[in-house]
Amino acid sequence: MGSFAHLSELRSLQNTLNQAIDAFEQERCSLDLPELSTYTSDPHPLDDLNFLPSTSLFAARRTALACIGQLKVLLQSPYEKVVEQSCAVYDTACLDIFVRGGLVDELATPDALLNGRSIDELHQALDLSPKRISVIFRLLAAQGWLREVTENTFVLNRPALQLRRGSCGRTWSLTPGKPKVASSLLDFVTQGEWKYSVSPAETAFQISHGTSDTLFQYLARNPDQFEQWSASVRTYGDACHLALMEDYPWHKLTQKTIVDCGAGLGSLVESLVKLPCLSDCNFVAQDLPQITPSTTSNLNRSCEDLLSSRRITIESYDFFSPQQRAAGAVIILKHILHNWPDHDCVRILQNAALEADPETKILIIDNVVLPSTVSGSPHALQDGGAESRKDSLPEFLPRNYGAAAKASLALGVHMMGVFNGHERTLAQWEAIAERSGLHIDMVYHVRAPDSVIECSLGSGTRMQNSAGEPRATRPVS
Ligand SMILES: C[S@@+](CC[C@H](N)C(=O)[O-])C[C@H]1O[C@@H](n2cnc3c(N)ncnc32)[C@H](O)[C@@H]1O
Repeated sequence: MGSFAHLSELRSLQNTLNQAIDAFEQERCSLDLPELSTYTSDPHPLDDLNFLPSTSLFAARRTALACIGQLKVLLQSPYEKVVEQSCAVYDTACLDIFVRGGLVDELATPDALLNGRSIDELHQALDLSPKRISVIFRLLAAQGWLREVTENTFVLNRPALQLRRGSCGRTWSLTPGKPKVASSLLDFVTQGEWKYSVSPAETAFQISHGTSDTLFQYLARNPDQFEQWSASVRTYGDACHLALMEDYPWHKLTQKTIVDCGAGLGSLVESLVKLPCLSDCNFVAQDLPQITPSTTSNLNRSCEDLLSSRRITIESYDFFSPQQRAAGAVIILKHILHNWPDHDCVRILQNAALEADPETKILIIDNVVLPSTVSGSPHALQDGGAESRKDSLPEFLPRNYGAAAKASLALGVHMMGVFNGHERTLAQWEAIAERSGLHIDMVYHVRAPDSVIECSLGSGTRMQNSAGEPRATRPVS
Protein backbone atom coordinates (compact mmCIF):
# COMPACT_ATOMS: atom_id res chain seq x y z
CA MET A 1 0.00 0.00 0.00
CA GLY A 2 1.30 3.50 -0.81
CA SER A 3 1.62 6.29 1.76
CA PHE A 4 -1.03 9.05 1.74
CA ALA A 5 0.52 11.05 4.60
CA HIS A 6 -0.06 14.31 2.69
CA LEU A 7 -3.78 13.65 2.37
CA SER A 8 -6.67 14.34 4.73
CA GLU A 9 -7.96 11.43 6.79
CA LEU A 10 -10.99 11.00 4.52
CA ARG A 11 -9.00 11.05 1.28
CA SER A 12 -6.30 8.81 2.71
CA LEU A 13 -8.84 6.17 3.79
CA GLN A 14 -10.59 6.50 0.45
CA ASN A 15 -7.31 5.84 -1.40
CA THR A 16 -6.38 2.95 0.85
CA LEU A 17 -9.82 1.42 0.33
CA ASN A 18 -9.51 1.80 -3.45
CA GLN A 19 -6.08 0.20 -3.42
CA ALA A 20 -7.33 -2.65 -1.24
CA ILE A 21 -10.32 -3.27 -3.54
CA ASP A 22 -8.04 -3.19 -6.60
CA ALA A 23 -5.68 -5.69 -4.93
CA PHE A 24 -8.65 -7.87 -3.95
CA GLU A 25 -10.03 -7.85 -7.50
CA GLN A 26 -6.66 -8.53 -9.09
CA GLU A 27 -6.10 -11.54 -6.84
CA ARG A 28 -9.69 -12.77 -7.30
CA CYS A 29 -9.24 -12.74 -11.08
CA SER A 30 -5.85 -14.43 -10.93
CA LEU A 31 -7.39 -17.20 -8.76
CA ASP A 32 -10.28 -17.43 -11.26
CA LEU A 33 -12.88 -16.82 -8.58
CA PRO A 34 -16.36 -15.53 -9.49
CA GLU A 35 -17.27 -11.90 -8.83
CA LEU A 36 -18.69 -11.15 -5.41
CA SER A 37 -22.43 -10.58 -5.26
CA THR A 38 -24.79 -10.06 -2.36
CA TYR A 39 -27.80 -10.94 -4.51
CA THR A 40 -27.23 -14.59 -5.22
CA SER A 41 -28.58 -17.83 -3.86
CA ASP A 42 -25.16 -19.49 -4.30
CA PRO A 43 -22.43 -19.16 -1.71
CA HIS A 44 -19.17 -17.69 -3.04
CA PRO A 45 -16.07 -19.96 -2.82
CA LEU A 46 -14.67 -17.45 -0.28
CA ASP A 47 -17.63 -18.24 2.03
CA ASP A 48 -16.52 -21.85 2.43
CA LEU A 49 -14.62 -22.42 5.69
CA ASN A 50 -12.52 -24.93 3.75
CA PHE A 51 -11.29 -22.25 1.36
CA LEU A 52 -8.05 -20.57 2.41
CA PRO A 53 -7.60 -17.19 0.67
CA SER A 54 -4.15 -16.41 -0.71
CA THR A 55 -1.99 -14.16 1.47
CA SER A 56 -2.69 -11.12 -0.74
CA LEU A 57 -6.43 -11.75 -0.88
CA PHE A 58 -6.50 -12.16 2.90
CA ALA A 59 -4.56 -8.91 3.41
CA ALA A 60 -6.63 -6.93 0.87
CA ARG A 61 -9.92 -8.02 2.42
CA ARG A 62 -8.70 -7.18 5.94
CA THR A 63 -7.50 -3.73 4.87
CA ALA A 64 -10.75 -3.00 3.00
CA LEU A 65 -12.88 -3.98 6.01
CA ALA A 66 -10.71 -1.90 8.35
CA CYS A 67 -11.06 1.12 6.02
CA ILE A 68 -14.83 0.73 5.82
CA GLY A 69 -14.99 0.67 9.65
CA GLN A 70 -12.80 3.81 9.95
CA LEU A 71 -14.77 5.60 7.23
CA LYS A 72 -18.01 4.88 9.04
CA VAL A 73 -16.60 6.36 12.25
CA LEU A 74 -15.45 9.40 10.31
CA LEU A 75 -18.68 10.03 8.44
CA GLN A 76 -21.46 8.98 10.80
CA SER A 77 -23.14 11.48 13.10
CA PRO A 78 -21.84 10.76 16.63
CA TYR A 79 -25.35 11.00 18.10
CA GLU A 80 -26.63 8.49 15.54
CA LYS A 81 -23.69 6.25 16.44
CA VAL A 82 -24.76 6.32 20.10
CA VAL A 83 -28.35 5.43 19.18
CA GLU A 84 -27.21 2.69 16.81
CA GLN A 85 -24.83 1.10 19.30
CA SER A 86 -27.21 1.29 22.27
CA CYS A 87 -29.82 -0.47 20.10
CA ALA A 88 -27.32 -3.11 18.94
CA VAL A 89 -28.80 -5.64 21.40
CA TYR A 90 -31.74 -5.75 18.96
CA ASP A 91 -29.38 -6.84 16.19
CA THR A 92 -28.73 -10.02 18.16
CA ALA A 93 -32.38 -10.41 19.17
CA CYS A 94 -33.57 -10.05 15.55
CA LEU A 95 -30.94 -12.50 14.28
CA ASP A 96 -32.18 -14.93 16.92
CA ILE A 97 -35.81 -14.53 15.79
CA PHE A 98 -34.72 -14.89 12.16
CA VAL A 99 -33.19 -18.31 12.89
CA ARG A 100 -35.23 -19.70 15.81
CA GLY A 101 -38.54 -18.32 14.54
CA GLY A 102 -38.20 -20.49 11.40
CA LEU A 103 -37.96 -17.47 9.07
CA VAL A 104 -34.59 -18.43 7.56
CA ASP A 105 -35.85 -21.95 6.84
CA GLU A 106 -38.94 -20.59 5.06
CA LEU A 107 -36.77 -18.26 2.98
CA ALA A 108 -34.17 -20.95 2.23
CA THR A 109 -36.39 -23.26 0.14
CA PRO A 110 -35.28 -23.36 -3.52
CA ASP A 111 -38.36 -21.44 -4.66
CA ALA A 112 -38.03 -18.77 -1.94
CA LEU A 113 -34.33 -18.32 -2.72
CA LEU A 114 -35.36 -17.33 -6.26
CA ASN A 115 -38.63 -15.49 -5.76
CA GLY A 116 -38.67 -14.56 -2.09
CA ARG A 117 -41.59 -14.78 0.31
CA SER A 118 -44.10 -12.10 1.12
CA ILE A 119 -44.70 -11.14 4.71
CA ASP A 120 -48.24 -12.55 4.36
CA GLU A 121 -46.94 -15.91 3.18
CA LEU A 122 -44.56 -16.00 6.15
CA HIS A 123 -47.41 -15.08 8.48
CA GLN A 124 -49.52 -17.97 7.04
CA ALA A 125 -46.66 -20.46 7.27
CA LEU A 126 -45.37 -19.57 10.73
CA ASP A 127 -48.29 -17.95 12.54
CA LEU A 128 -46.26 -14.80 13.27
CA SER A 129 -47.54 -11.21 13.17
CA PRO A 130 -46.86 -9.76 9.67
CA LYS A 131 -46.34 -6.28 11.13
CA ARG A 132 -43.66 -7.51 13.50
CA ILE A 133 -41.94 -9.54 10.79
CA SER A 134 -41.64 -6.47 8.56
CA VAL A 135 -40.16 -4.33 11.36
CA ILE A 136 -37.59 -7.01 12.12
CA PHE A 137 -36.84 -7.72 8.45
CA ARG A 138 -36.06 -4.09 7.63
CA LEU A 139 -33.44 -4.00 10.39
CA LEU A 140 -31.99 -7.29 9.15
CA ALA A 141 -32.03 -5.95 5.57
CA ALA A 142 -29.99 -2.92 6.67
CA GLN A 143 -27.37 -5.40 7.89
CA GLY A 144 -27.33 -7.31 4.64
CA TRP A 145 -29.05 -10.53 5.74
CA LEU A 146 -31.90 -10.10 3.26
CA ARG A 147 -33.33 -7.68 0.70
CA GLU A 148 -36.80 -6.39 -0.04
CA VAL A 149 -37.39 -7.22 -3.73
CA THR A 150 -40.81 -5.59 -3.86
CA GLU A 151 -42.57 -3.93 -0.97
CA ASN A 152 -43.10 -6.57 1.76
CA THR A 153 -41.46 -9.42 -0.18
CA PHE A 154 -38.04 -10.52 1.00
CA VAL A 155 -35.22 -12.75 -0.32
CA LEU A 156 -32.19 -14.06 1.57
CA ASN A 157 -28.87 -12.43 0.71
CA ARG A 158 -25.66 -14.43 0.34
CA PRO A 159 -24.45 -14.01 3.99
CA ALA A 160 -27.73 -15.53 5.26
CA LEU A 161 -26.85 -18.82 3.53
CA GLN A 162 -24.55 -19.37 6.57
CA LEU A 163 -27.72 -19.48 8.69
CA ARG A 164 -29.24 -22.44 6.82
CA ARG A 165 -29.53 -25.83 8.49
CA GLY A 166 -26.19 -27.67 8.56
CA SER A 167 -24.09 -24.48 8.24
CA CYS A 168 -21.44 -23.55 10.78
CA GLY A 169 -22.93 -20.06 11.19
CA ARG A 170 -26.27 -21.61 12.15
CA THR A 171 -24.60 -23.79 14.79
CA TRP A 172 -22.78 -20.78 16.20
CA SER A 173 -25.92 -18.60 16.25
CA LEU A 174 -27.95 -21.24 18.07
CA THR A 175 -25.67 -21.32 21.12
CA PRO A 176 -27.58 -19.45 23.82
CA GLY A 177 -26.25 -17.37 26.70
CA LYS A 178 -24.49 -14.33 25.26
CA PRO A 179 -27.36 -11.82 25.74
CA LYS A 180 -27.86 -13.12 29.28
CA VAL A 181 -24.16 -12.76 30.15
CA ALA A 182 -24.07 -9.34 28.46
CA SER A 183 -26.97 -8.14 30.64
CA SER A 184 -24.85 -8.80 33.78
CA LEU A 185 -21.61 -7.37 32.42
CA LEU A 186 -22.16 -3.90 33.90
CA ASP A 187 -22.56 -5.35 37.43
CA PHE A 188 -19.58 -7.64 36.92
CA VAL A 189 -17.34 -4.76 35.87
CA THR A 190 -18.55 -2.03 38.24
CA GLN A 191 -20.21 -3.55 41.33
CA GLY A 192 -19.49 -5.52 44.47
CA GLU A 193 -16.72 -7.77 45.68
CA TRP A 194 -16.21 -9.51 42.32
CA LYS A 195 -15.13 -6.27 40.68
CA TYR A 196 -11.47 -7.27 40.78
CA SER A 197 -11.93 -11.05 41.04
CA VAL A 198 -9.87 -13.20 38.70
CA SER A 199 -11.77 -16.41 39.51
CA PRO A 200 -13.67 -18.27 36.74
CA ALA A 201 -16.37 -18.87 39.41
CA GLU A 202 -16.97 -15.12 39.95
CA THR A 203 -18.04 -13.73 36.57
CA ALA A 204 -21.02 -12.28 34.74
CA PHE A 205 -21.91 -15.89 33.88
CA GLN A 206 -22.57 -16.79 37.54
CA ILE A 207 -24.47 -13.51 38.14
CA SER A 208 -26.68 -13.94 35.07
CA HIS A 209 -27.31 -17.68 35.46
CA GLY A 210 -27.81 -17.62 39.27
CA THR A 211 -25.25 -20.38 39.80
CA SER A 212 -21.98 -20.88 41.63
CA ASP A 213 -20.78 -23.33 38.95
CA THR A 214 -18.08 -22.36 36.49
CA LEU A 215 -19.22 -22.58 32.85
CA PHE A 216 -17.54 -26.00 32.44
CA GLN A 217 -19.22 -27.34 35.63
CA TYR A 218 -22.57 -25.91 34.47
CA LEU A 219 -22.20 -27.53 31.04
CA ALA A 220 -21.28 -30.87 32.65
CA ARG A 221 -24.63 -30.74 34.50
CA ASN A 222 -26.56 -29.70 31.36
CA PRO A 223 -25.61 -32.19 28.64
CA ASP A 224 -27.93 -30.68 25.99
CA GLN A 225 -26.32 -27.27 26.39
CA PHE A 226 -22.90 -28.91 26.43
CA GLU A 227 -23.61 -30.57 23.04
CA GLN A 228 -24.63 -27.24 21.53
CA TRP A 229 -21.70 -25.37 23.13
CA SER A 230 -19.09 -27.86 21.94
CA ALA A 231 -20.58 -27.93 18.44
CA SER A 232 -20.25 -24.14 18.23
CA VAL A 233 -16.69 -24.22 19.62
CA ARG A 234 -15.94 -26.73 16.91
CA THR A 235 -17.18 -24.37 14.18
CA TYR A 236 -14.84 -21.67 15.49
CA GLY A 237 -11.99 -24.18 15.31
CA ASP A 238 -13.09 -25.13 11.77
CA ALA A 239 -12.93 -21.48 10.69
CA CYS A 240 -9.25 -21.25 11.69
CA HIS A 241 -8.33 -24.81 10.78
CA LEU A 242 -7.04 -24.55 7.22
CA ALA A 243 -4.90 -21.50 7.98
CA LEU A 244 -3.38 -23.34 10.91
CA MET A 245 -2.65 -26.40 8.79
CA GLU A 246 -1.07 -24.32 5.98
CA ASP A 247 0.75 -21.53 7.79
CA TYR A 248 2.49 -23.34 10.65
CA PRO A 249 5.53 -25.43 9.62
CA TRP A 250 4.31 -28.75 11.03
CA HIS A 251 7.21 -30.52 9.29
CA LYS A 252 9.44 -29.19 12.13
CA LEU A 253 7.80 -31.69 14.50
CA THR A 254 8.87 -34.98 12.90
CA GLN A 255 9.52 -38.02 15.12
CA LYS A 256 7.72 -36.51 18.07
CA THR A 257 4.84 -37.49 20.29
CA ILE A 258 2.27 -34.77 19.73
CA VAL A 259 -0.09 -34.27 22.67
CA ASP A 260 -3.26 -32.21 22.13
CA CYS A 261 -4.16 -31.18 25.66
CA GLY A 262 -7.82 -30.21 26.11
CA ALA A 263 -8.45 -31.74 22.67
CA GLY A 264 -12.25 -31.58 22.80
CA LEU A 265 -13.56 -33.84 20.02
CA GLY A 266 -10.00 -34.35 18.72
CA SER A 267 -10.40 -32.50 15.39
CA LEU A 268 -6.81 -31.20 15.44
CA VAL A 269 -5.36 -34.69 15.93
CA GLU A 270 -7.70 -35.95 13.21
CA SER A 271 -6.09 -33.52 10.73
CA LEU A 272 -2.48 -33.67 11.94
CA VAL A 273 -2.36 -37.45 11.75
CA LYS A 274 -3.10 -37.19 8.00
CA LEU A 275 -0.15 -34.86 7.26
CA PRO A 276 2.52 -36.82 5.34
CA CYS A 277 5.25 -34.80 7.13
CA LEU A 278 4.06 -36.17 10.49
CA SER A 279 3.80 -39.82 9.40
CA ASP A 280 6.47 -40.79 11.94
CA CYS A 281 4.69 -39.07 14.87
CA ASN A 282 2.37 -40.54 17.49
CA PHE A 283 -0.58 -38.56 18.80
CA VAL A 284 -2.31 -38.26 22.15
CA ALA A 285 -5.68 -36.52 22.61
CA GLN A 286 -6.29 -35.57 26.24
CA ASP A 287 -9.39 -34.10 27.87
CA LEU A 288 -11.51 -34.41 30.99
CA PRO A 289 -13.06 -37.86 31.66
CA GLN A 290 -16.57 -36.60 30.84
CA ILE A 291 -15.34 -35.47 27.37
CA THR A 292 -13.10 -38.36 26.25
CA PRO A 293 -16.03 -40.68 25.32
CA SER A 294 -17.10 -38.06 22.73
CA THR A 295 -13.46 -37.73 21.58
CA THR A 296 -13.34 -41.51 21.13
CA SER A 297 -16.56 -41.76 19.17
CA ASN A 298 -15.53 -38.85 16.94
CA LEU A 299 -12.05 -40.22 16.21
CA ASN A 300 -13.44 -43.74 15.79
CA ARG A 301 -15.44 -42.49 12.82
CA SER A 302 -12.40 -41.36 10.82
CA CYS A 303 -9.32 -42.95 12.42
CA GLU A 304 -10.45 -46.30 13.87
CA ASP A 305 -7.40 -48.18 12.52
CA LEU A 306 -5.02 -45.58 14.01
CA LEU A 307 -6.69 -45.95 17.41
CA SER A 308 -6.35 -49.73 17.31
CA SER A 309 -2.70 -49.53 16.19
CA ARG A 310 -2.18 -47.03 19.06
CA ARG A 311 -0.78 -44.32 16.76
CA ILE A 312 -3.50 -42.24 18.38
CA THR A 313 -4.17 -42.57 22.09
CA ILE A 314 -7.08 -40.92 23.86
CA GLU A 315 -6.68 -40.34 27.57
CA SER A 316 -8.37 -38.59 30.49
CA TYR A 317 -6.21 -35.87 31.91
CA ASP A 318 -6.80 -32.75 34.00
CA PHE A 319 -4.39 -30.02 32.90
CA PHE A 320 -4.14 -28.75 36.48
CA SER A 321 -2.14 -31.92 37.28
CA PRO A 322 1.40 -32.75 36.13
CA GLN A 323 1.68 -33.61 32.42
CA GLN A 324 3.44 -37.01 32.33
CA ARG A 325 4.08 -36.99 28.58
CA ALA A 326 6.10 -33.75 28.31
CA ALA A 327 9.65 -35.16 27.97
CA GLY A 328 10.71 -34.81 24.32
CA ALA A 329 7.11 -34.20 23.26
CA VAL A 330 5.08 -31.42 21.65
CA ILE A 331 2.28 -30.26 23.94
CA ILE A 332 -0.46 -28.32 22.15
CA LEU A 333 -2.88 -26.05 24.01
CA LYS A 334 -5.35 -24.87 21.36
CA HIS A 335 -8.07 -22.41 22.36
CA ILE A 336 -7.46 -23.32 26.00
CA LEU A 337 -5.60 -20.51 27.74
CA HIS A 338 -7.91 -17.69 26.57
CA ASN A 339 -10.56 -19.37 28.76
CA TRP A 340 -8.50 -18.90 31.92
CA PRO A 341 -7.24 -16.02 34.06
CA ASP A 342 -3.48 -15.44 34.21
CA HIS A 343 -2.79 -17.38 37.43
CA ASP A 344 -4.60 -20.45 36.03
CA CYS A 345 -2.70 -20.15 32.73
CA VAL A 346 0.52 -20.17 34.75
CA ARG A 347 -0.64 -23.30 36.63
CA ILE A 348 -1.59 -25.06 33.37
CA LEU A 349 1.76 -24.18 31.74
CA GLN A 350 3.78 -25.08 34.85
CA ASN A 351 2.08 -28.48 34.91
CA ALA A 352 2.73 -28.90 31.19
CA ALA A 353 6.41 -28.05 31.73
CA LEU A 354 7.01 -30.01 34.95
CA GLU A 355 8.53 -33.05 33.20
CA ALA A 356 9.70 -31.11 30.14
CA ASP A 357 13.24 -31.37 28.77
CA PRO A 358 15.10 -29.13 26.29
CA GLU A 359 13.49 -31.06 23.40
CA THR A 360 9.95 -30.31 24.60
CA LYS A 361 7.91 -27.77 22.65
CA ILE A 362 4.76 -26.22 24.04
CA LEU A 363 2.51 -24.71 21.34
CA ILE A 364 -0.10 -22.23 22.53
CA ILE A 365 -2.64 -21.68 19.77
CA ASP A 366 -4.67 -18.57 20.55
CA ASN A 367 -5.19 -14.99 19.46
CA VAL A 368 -2.31 -12.53 19.91
CA VAL A 369 -4.06 -9.20 20.42
CA LEU A 370 -2.55 -6.11 18.82
CA PRO A 371 -3.10 -2.64 20.25
CA SER A 372 -5.63 -0.44 18.49
CA THR A 373 -3.17 2.44 18.06
CA VAL A 374 -3.85 4.24 14.78
CA SER A 375 -1.04 4.87 12.32
CA GLY A 376 -0.73 8.47 11.14
CA SER A 377 -2.99 9.80 13.90
CA PRO A 378 -1.78 12.73 16.08
CA HIS A 379 -0.94 10.32 18.95
CA ALA A 380 0.67 7.58 16.88
CA LEU A 381 4.23 8.35 17.91
CA GLN A 382 3.59 8.32 21.65
CA ASP A 383 1.40 5.28 21.33
CA GLY A 384 3.22 2.62 19.39
CA GLY A 385 3.06 4.52 16.11
CA ALA A 386 6.72 3.98 15.29
CA GLU A 387 6.12 0.27 15.49
CA SER A 388 3.05 0.62 13.25
CA ARG A 389 5.10 2.22 10.50
CA LYS A 390 7.57 -0.67 10.62
CA ASP A 391 4.73 -2.90 9.35
CA SER A 392 3.92 -0.35 6.61
CA LEU A 393 0.38 -0.17 7.92
CA PRO A 394 -1.64 2.31 5.82
CA GLU A 395 -2.25 5.71 7.43
CA PHE A 396 -5.28 6.09 9.71
CA LEU A 397 -5.82 2.36 10.23
CA PRO A 398 -5.63 0.76 13.67
CA ARG A 399 -2.84 -1.77 14.13
CA ASN A 400 -5.39 -4.47 14.93
CA TYR A 401 -7.39 -3.58 11.78
CA GLY A 402 -10.27 -2.35 13.95
CA ALA A 403 -13.57 -3.26 12.30
CA ALA A 404 -11.94 -6.28 10.61
CA ALA A 405 -11.07 -7.66 14.08
CA LYS A 406 -14.49 -6.98 15.63
CA ALA A 407 -15.60 -10.63 15.85
CA SER A 408 -12.43 -11.61 17.81
CA LEU A 409 -12.63 -8.52 20.00
CA ALA A 410 -16.29 -9.21 20.85
CA LEU A 411 -15.41 -12.79 21.62
CA GLY A 412 -12.73 -11.48 23.98
CA VAL A 413 -15.39 -9.60 25.94
CA HIS A 414 -17.52 -12.77 26.09
CA MET A 415 -14.54 -14.80 27.32
CA MET A 416 -13.97 -12.24 30.07
CA GLY A 417 -17.67 -12.34 30.99
CA VAL A 418 -17.87 -16.12 31.26
CA PHE A 419 -14.41 -17.20 32.42
CA ASN A 420 -12.57 -14.10 33.62
CA GLY A 421 -10.32 -15.14 30.74
CA HIS A 422 -9.28 -12.92 27.88
CA GLU A 423 -7.32 -12.71 24.66
CA ARG A 424 -3.77 -11.47 25.29
CA THR A 425 -1.15 -9.22 23.74
CA LEU A 426 2.34 -10.57 23.04
CA ALA A 427 3.64 -8.76 26.16
CA GLN A 428 0.95 -10.49 28.25
CA TRP A 429 1.82 -13.89 26.73
CA GLU A 430 5.50 -13.22 27.45
CA ALA A 431 4.75 -12.40 31.08
CA ILE A 432 2.72 -15.62 31.48
CA ALA A 433 5.42 -17.72 29.80
CA GLU A 434 8.09 -16.21 32.01
CA ARG A 435 6.08 -16.83 35.21
CA SER A 436 5.70 -20.46 34.06
CA GLY A 437 9.46 -20.92 33.54
CA LEU A 438 9.12 -20.93 29.74
CA HIS A 439 10.45 -18.82 26.87
CA ILE A 440 8.57 -17.87 23.74
CA ASP A 441 10.83 -18.92 20.86
CA MET A 442 8.68 -17.98 17.90
CA VAL A 443 5.22 -16.61 17.10
CA TYR A 444 3.56 -17.55 13.80
CA HIS A 445 0.65 -15.39 12.68
CA VAL A 446 -1.64 -17.44 10.44
CA ARG A 447 -4.38 -16.31 8.04
CA ALA A 448 -6.99 -16.43 10.81
CA PRO A 449 -7.47 -14.79 14.22
CA ASP A 450 -5.13 -17.45 15.66
CA SER A 451 -1.38 -17.40 16.15
CA VAL A 452 0.92 -20.24 17.16
CA ILE A 453 3.16 -19.32 20.09
CA GLU A 454 6.08 -21.74 20.34
CA CYS A 455 7.49 -22.08 23.85
CA SER A 456 10.31 -24.13 25.32
CA LEU A 457 12.74 -24.15 28.20
CA GLY A 458 15.17 -22.37 25.77
CA SER A 459 15.33 -18.62 25.00
CA GLY A 460 14.73 -15.86 22.38
CA THR A 461 11.60 -14.64 20.54
CA ARG A 462 11.12 -14.32 16.79
CA MET A 463 7.94 -13.65 14.93
CA GLN A 464 6.78 -14.69 11.47
CA ASN A 465 3.85 -13.48 9.46
CA SER A 466 1.47 -15.67 7.50
CA ALA A 467 3.79 -15.59 4.50
CA GLY A 468 6.46 -17.19 6.68
CA GLU A 469 8.75 -14.14 6.65
CA PRO A 470 10.27 -12.88 9.88
CA ARG A 471 8.16 -9.91 11.03
CA ALA A 472 10.04 -8.61 14.03
CA THR A 473 12.61 -9.80 16.49
CA ARG A 474 12.01 -9.23 20.15
CA PRO A 475 13.88 -10.79 23.09
CA VAL A 476 11.61 -12.15 25.79
CA SER A 477 12.84 -10.10 28.68
C1 LIG B 1 -12.63 -24.25 24.05
S1 LIG B 1 -12.46 -25.96 24.13
C2 LIG B 1 -11.11 -26.22 23.00
C3 LIG B 1 -11.11 -27.61 22.46
C4 LIG B 1 -10.04 -27.88 21.39
N1 LIG B 1 -8.69 -27.67 21.90
C5 LIG B 1 -10.29 -27.05 20.17
O1 LIG B 1 -9.44 -26.24 19.83
O2 LIG B 1 -11.34 -27.22 19.54
C6 LIG B 1 -11.69 -26.19 25.72
C7 LIG B 1 -11.44 -27.64 26.07
O3 LIG B 1 -10.76 -27.68 27.34
C8 LIG B 1 -11.25 -28.80 28.04
N2 LIG B 1 -10.96 -28.64 29.49
C9 LIG B 1 -11.54 -27.79 30.37
N3 LIG B 1 -10.99 -27.94 31.59
C10 LIG B 1 -10.05 -28.91 31.47
C11 LIG B 1 -9.13 -29.50 32.39
N4 LIG B 1 -9.09 -29.11 33.68
N5 LIG B 1 -8.30 -30.45 31.94
C12 LIG B 1 -8.33 -30.86 30.63
N6 LIG B 1 -9.18 -30.33 29.70
C13 LIG B 1 -10.03 -29.37 30.13
C14 LIG B 1 -12.74 -28.76 27.73
O4 LIG B 1 -13.35 -30.00 28.03
C15 LIG B 1 -12.73 -28.44 26.24
O5 LIG B 1 -12.68 -29.59 25.45
